[in-house]
Amino acid sequence: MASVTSLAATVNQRVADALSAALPEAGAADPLLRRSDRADFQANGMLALAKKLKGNPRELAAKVVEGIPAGESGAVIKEIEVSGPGFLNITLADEAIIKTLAERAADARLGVPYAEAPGTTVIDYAQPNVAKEMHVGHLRSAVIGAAMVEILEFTGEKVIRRHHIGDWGTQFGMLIQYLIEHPHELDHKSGADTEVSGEEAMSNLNRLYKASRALFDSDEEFKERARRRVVDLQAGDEETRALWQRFVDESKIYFYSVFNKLDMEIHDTDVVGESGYNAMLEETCRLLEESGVAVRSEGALCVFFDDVKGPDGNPVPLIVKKSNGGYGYAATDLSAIRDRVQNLGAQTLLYVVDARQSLHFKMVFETARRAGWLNEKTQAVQLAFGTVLGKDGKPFKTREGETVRLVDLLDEAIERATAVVREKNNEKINLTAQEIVENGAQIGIGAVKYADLSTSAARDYKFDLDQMVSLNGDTSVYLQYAYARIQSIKRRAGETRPAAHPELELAPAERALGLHLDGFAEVVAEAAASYEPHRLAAYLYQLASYLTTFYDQCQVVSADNPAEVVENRLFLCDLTGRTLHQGMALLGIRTPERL
Ligand SMILES: NC(=[NH2+])NCCC[C@H](N)C(=O)O
Repeated sequence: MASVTSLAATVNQRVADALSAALPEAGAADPLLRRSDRADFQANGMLALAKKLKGNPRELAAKVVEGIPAGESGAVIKEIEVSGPGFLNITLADEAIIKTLAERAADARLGVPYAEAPGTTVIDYAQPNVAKEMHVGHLRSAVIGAAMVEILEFTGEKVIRRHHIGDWGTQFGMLIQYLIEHPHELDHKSGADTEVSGEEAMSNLNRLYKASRALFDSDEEFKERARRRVVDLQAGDEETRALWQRFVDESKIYFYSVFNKLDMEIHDTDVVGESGYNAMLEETCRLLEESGVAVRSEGALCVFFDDVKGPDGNPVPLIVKKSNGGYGYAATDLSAIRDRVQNLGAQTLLYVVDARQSLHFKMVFETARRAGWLNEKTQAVQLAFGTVLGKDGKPFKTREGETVRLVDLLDEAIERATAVVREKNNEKINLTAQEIVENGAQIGIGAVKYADLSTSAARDYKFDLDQMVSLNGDTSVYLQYAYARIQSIKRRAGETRPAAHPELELAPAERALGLHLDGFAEVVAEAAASYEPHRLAAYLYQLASYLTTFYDQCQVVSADNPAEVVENRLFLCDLTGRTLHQGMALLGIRTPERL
């Protein structure tokens, strides 16, 4: 169906038209329409405009008012008046609110339009490192990236996912060599016929990593054998490659088990790690050198930037090829850009990566621009996220000072959420033991995701499980309970179905809820354009808050209400529920039907 024009857009257009009629020299001036608590909307644009054109703002505002039909039957605007130094206070007709919402409700997409000119975006997110434990930084990348995938796809963008896992580098020499010398270290205790748990895979890898590192640091001869193993790996020696593959496969078992716990779908074909660009590295460097973008400096191939200098004032280059001939992280990322733009056809490259890598990406993007791999038609953006802090505000560590294992955190979140669900369960809700477990997982994982997505990604955030699973405040649990409550009301309504009744007069809490519901499409578009899922989270939290006020002030299912009022209120509840469900789905969070 055709997209629904929001009330805000309609009103904005009316005021803009009246404004340019009243003051032709204003051109296409922005009326600066905002939601307001004095009326439904306030337009502040007349003030700045009158000031600029040396006119009287109240007079200009009065002229605009004259040009807007209000109060007639069928008009969207019921009342418009000049206030203060020259604002316009605008009140909408109840009828218009419900009619617009009914149009939204009739659409499976809730009236959210597709973007006018969708393109192709490659999102680089959820990129842990082989043979290493996943940490909270990897969690952030996965959670924020997955939300951006959903949000962008919902707007019609073609999204290609890339999990740029760390599966290459000199550390594999040591790991592989160790495995050759201790061939059973990766064997599964559980036997070949049972499936290996992510836990077991990781603990094997961990043990092997530590042991090989210790040997590498203490035994010169092993160190030398490990070095030679790196050469074999790079030369494509078959046995060495096969062992490398074992590390990758083993790690994937672990990664996928974590993503699975996170209720996240990761496709193996989207996992294109650093090794996936090996075949391009030489050409990437050659092209950079031939075009003069990169130059030789002390044996290394480097790119220099005027504005990137170290503490000593000397320039810090991006090293694309080391003096020993090895390629690093940068050469891989530059090759990945070429692949993503030239082979995958991306216009946008989005990197969901820790802010601590911002300098790297700044230099990589600039290098790609100089080389012509990025141009006016393509853009590269780092969605840089901050550090996860402990409750004490310090980088997240256990009491013993070790990095916190991601899996332990997730398990604890699920455990706590399950306790909340169990505690709230009663004869009326009557959840089965199975449902308690399912809901506990959906709430626990939702809590972790929401805590991350509800703050601006750029900021550091405190990982505080007590706060995350709290029933009050800006938490996913609060939103999930709001959703479940709607479902319970709908069940209680029995035969009575939701139905829009534009002829009814609305209570203030109904208007506030209705107007907020009407803003869903706009917030989705904003979150997509700015790569800021937290805008959507904030919108959903407000929606749940409006719903709470609405419940407090308006009985839904009640014998005292005329049938139309019950139906209309059920209609508002239903649309709120669908909006919550859709919005939470975009954030990767489930909404259980019964809680
Ligand atoms: N294209 C990229 N460099 N993506 C980010 C990769 C993140 C890296 N594996 C890490 O753990 O820090």
